[in-house]
Amino acid sequence: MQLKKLSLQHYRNYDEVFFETGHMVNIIVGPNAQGKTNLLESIFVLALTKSHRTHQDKELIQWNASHTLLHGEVEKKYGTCQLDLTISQQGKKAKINGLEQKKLSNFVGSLNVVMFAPEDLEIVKGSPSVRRRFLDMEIGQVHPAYLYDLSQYQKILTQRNNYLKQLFSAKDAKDGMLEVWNEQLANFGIKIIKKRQSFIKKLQSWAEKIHLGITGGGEQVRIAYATAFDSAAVEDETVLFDQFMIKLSQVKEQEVRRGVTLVGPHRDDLLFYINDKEVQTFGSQGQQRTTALSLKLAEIELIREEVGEYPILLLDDVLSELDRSRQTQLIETFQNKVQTFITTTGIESVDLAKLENASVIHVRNGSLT
Ligand SMILES: Nc1ncnc2c1ncn2[C@@H]1O[C@H](COP(=O)(O)OP(=O)(O)OP(=O)(O)O)[C@@H](O)[C@H]1O
Repeated sequence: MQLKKLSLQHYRNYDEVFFETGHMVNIIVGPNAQGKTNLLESIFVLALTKSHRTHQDKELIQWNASHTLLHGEVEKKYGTCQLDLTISQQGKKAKINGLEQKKLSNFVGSLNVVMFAPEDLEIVKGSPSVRRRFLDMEIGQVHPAYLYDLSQYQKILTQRNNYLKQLFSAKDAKDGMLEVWNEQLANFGIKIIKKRQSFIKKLQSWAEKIHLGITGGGEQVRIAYATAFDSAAVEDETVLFDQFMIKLSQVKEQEVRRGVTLVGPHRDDLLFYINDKEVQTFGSQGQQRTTALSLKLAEIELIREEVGEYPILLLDDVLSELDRSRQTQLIETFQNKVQTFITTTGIESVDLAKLENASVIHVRNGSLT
């Protein structure tokens, strides 16, 4: 797929901007703090309705404005679609071809993107919550129903945690409702675990091939889902449900004491290994960075497999971290099949002679030339 047009109104430091984005390689150049990342972020937000760098939607609205409006024209295999997303203090509204979507999860997936930014190193090095967020966002853009299950799970989790706190504060309260919350939690929890598990399996098979290529066959990467449930249980929904219920009953007293739910996908993690050594603990900075890159490149192939066409690749300030030959290799790998947007402070670092169908966009203080 290709983003053909993009317009923004009151988005971060962009007052009003429109540009045609029909080239396969789009290089966004400008000094620091001019709006390069903001531009890439807006494409990401148009795809996922969420930013990759903040949980606070209101940060996306230009200071002193009441709302921001994003519009994109996306060319896909089977036609063109118009996407509109409005973000205001009251919430978000999304339209596909002018039709308002009741659920945002129906809108997500109309445009598929893969972003690779310096902070992606955190997927390997950071806390489990960063990895869960990565998993949830990536699965959500190819399986929108997953986002619905996830939001239901989170609602139940909050209500169950409140109930646990009530049980603790009213010492002789009856815990009759706990069984009901447990069942509901397990019902949605197993859907999430199963989806994550199958996504990781597919991601693993692509990442392994790509990583072997990047490292000249020297390093084998493995991705594993870390969950409290054993792998046999994850294969079978009934066994998984039973295990979920048993584990909840085992930790009941601890949960009441602490007022939090201790079992479920909200506590799971993603682990990375290179040649069977855990990357987070034993990997060098370079190995951690290459693992993050392989993961992102694997995602591109996985989206193509699931959706039937390549997503758009957003490379934020990553060229400076690669030497010239790796940069060119990276861009050349995708230049004729994946539409790519790249930010850089210096165009001289990119070997333009090697690029076909490329356009250069200059950004200065929220204006494009
Ligand atoms: N909500 C907002 N309203 C107005 N301006 C904003 C808003 N949020 C961020 N900005 C401005 O956007 C600018 C930063 O833009 P951006 O992060 O895209 O920089 P950049 O060009 O990618 O720079 P670098 O090369 O340093 O990463 C800053 O000047 C910041 O003040």
